[in-house]
Order: sequence, then structure tokens, then C-alpha cells
Amino acid sequence: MTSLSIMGVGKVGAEVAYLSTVTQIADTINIYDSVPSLLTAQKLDLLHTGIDINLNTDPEMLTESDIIVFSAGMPRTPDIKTRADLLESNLPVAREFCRMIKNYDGIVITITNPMDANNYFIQKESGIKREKCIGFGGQLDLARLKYFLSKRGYDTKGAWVMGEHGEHQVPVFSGMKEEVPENIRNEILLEMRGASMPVIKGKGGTVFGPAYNVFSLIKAIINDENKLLPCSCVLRGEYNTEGCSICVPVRVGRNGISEIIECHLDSWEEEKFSCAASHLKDLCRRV
Ligand SMILES: NC(=O)C1=CN([C@@H]2O[C@H](COP(=O)(O)OP(=O)(O)OC[C@H]3O[C@@H](n4cnc5c(N)ncnc54)[C@H](O)[C@@H]3O)[C@@H](O)[C@H]2O)C=CC1
Ligand SMILES: O=C([O-])CC(=O)C(=O)O
Repeated sequence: MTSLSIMGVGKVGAEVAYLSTVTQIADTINIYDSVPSLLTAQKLDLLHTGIDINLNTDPEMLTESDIIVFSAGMPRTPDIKTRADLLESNLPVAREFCRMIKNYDGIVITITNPMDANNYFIQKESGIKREKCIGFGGQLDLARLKYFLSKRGYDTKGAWVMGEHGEHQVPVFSGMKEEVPENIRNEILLEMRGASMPVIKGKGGTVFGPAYNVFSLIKAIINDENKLLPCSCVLRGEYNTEGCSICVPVRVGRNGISEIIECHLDSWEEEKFSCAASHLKDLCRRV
């Protein structure tokens, strides 16, 4: 029996709820949002699929879940330059979330930006084990990296991402068969940084990319897949890093993160990862 909760059913949260409903991935789905009219509308719309699901909207049920997706808070608009600029608006929401989930010891998937800092804060504030606090964003960055590589005719096998889900993301090329020269690496990095903005400008926010990949993460947990995924997690010395949550390769199964993999990086990647870590440590000191 699996119970899944989604806190914040705006664009991304609702799409995750929809995918979880149509695939019947969980036995119980619990959705919550601070806007009652939106919450009622999302509930009715899900029920109108005709799918026989156990759907609740009771915030008390959050702590009874196996997995909670935290997707509440403000998204970027075209004039909000970086995800880190959302910290002041969304930290109070993360704080309220932690109050609501007191004594919870299941898995939290953090989506709300700035995701790495929020994941770090939620882990620290809630006291939930770091293995159960999974920051989402790396899978989406990896999908985008693969898109930019294939557009240039590269075989994407072995491509990876690490670093911040933000300006300091780190595409990892050194595991690929073909060498990617530095000028192309820099070009792709710039494209990755700007990847979501045309979507935000054109339709108000990214939805399908994040929701599909969050759903794969939920599936990896529920089915105990022990799947290798790029996720943000609080480091305690791995990659010589502590004091922040940052995207690294991890294995994910029923109990959350079962292993943090320390992979080889070349000098270009190492330099970028170290910049990402110091940027995130600064951000995390503020939470
Ligand atoms: N990590 C990632 O890869 C991605 C992260 N995001 C982030 O996810 C967050 C949500 O994005 P969208 O769904 O597009 O935004 P949205 O505005 O469509 O939905 C956010 C929802 O949160 C609700 N909310 C706000 N404060 C709340 C509270 N205190 N309690 C309960 N609900 C509350 C709002 O009523 C709204 O329905 C944003 O911070 C966005 O930047 C979005 C896409 C990808
Ligand atoms: O760019 C944003 O603000 C939303 C997001 O995190 C993404 O789509 O990667």
C-alpha cells in the first residue's frame, strides 16, 4: 500500500497528481493547496477522469504518506532572472511545510525553487534523514542536456549532470564516448541555463518536462528500482562538500537514496562543480 501526497497543486503539482492518478501508481493520493477554490477544482477534475482512486484533500494526511511532493510556492516569471531569486518568497512556504509535517519520517521530494536550498532547509528543519530528502531537477537538466547534445549529432550515452538546479548546473561530458570540445561544452552550458525561459515566456511555466521526470522518480521509489538518477541531496563530505544540497549521482529506491556515487570528473567539470558547491553553500547559509 502506498500513499502519495502533493503539497501545492498548481501547474507542476497538478500534472504530477494527474500522471499519478492515470497510472494508479499509489493506492491513495492526497493533494493540498493553500487556495481552497483551486484545490476543489483540481480534486473534481481528477475525479472526472472516472478513474477509481482514493483521493483526499486533508492536510492532516500529509504525515501519513510514504512520499510527499513539495511543489508549493512561487514560480519564476520572465522578469525573475534566476531560481535563486525565489529564495525569499519560497523559504516561508518551505518553513510552513515543515510545520505541517512535524514528526513525519517518510520521503520528501522537493521541487519548489530554489530547489537545492529548499531541500537543504527542509532536511535541516524537519530532521528527516538526508536519504529521504530528495531534491528534484537533475533529471530535467539531464533531459535538456541530451536534447542539446542530440541536436548536434552526439550520441548522448554517458552524458550526465551535477551541480545546482540553476545557473551553476554542471553538464558532465567525460563519460561520453566522443570527446566534446570546450567551446561546445560552454555553448551547451549556456543553452541549459536558458532552457526553461522560452517555456516560461510562452506558456507561463514548465510542466510536462518536470512532471514526467518527477513521476519517474516517484516510480523508482515505489517500485524500489534502485535507479541511478541525478538528484540533489545534502552532502556530508562526499565530493569534498558539506553544508549544502547539490545534484550528484544517486541510487533511489523504496527507502529513498540508498547510495551516493562519487564519479570521476575531468578538470573542466571539477572546476564547475566546485563553483556550484560554493554558490550553494552561500545560499544554504541563508536558510
Ligand atoms: N525543480 C524543478 O525542476 C522545477 C521547479 N519548479 C518550481 O516549482 C514551484 C511550483 O511551480 P508551478 O507549479 O509552476 O507554480 P504554480 O504557481 O502554478 O503552483 C504553485 C502552487 O503552490 C500553492 N501554494 C503557494 N503557497 C502555498 C502554501 N503555503 N501552502 C500550500 N500551497 C501553496 C499555490 O496556491 C499554487 O497553486 C516553483 O517554485 C517553480 O519554480 C517548476 C518547474 C521545475
Ligand atoms: O526555470 C524555472 O524557473 C523552472 C525550473 O526550475 C525548470 O523548468 O527547470
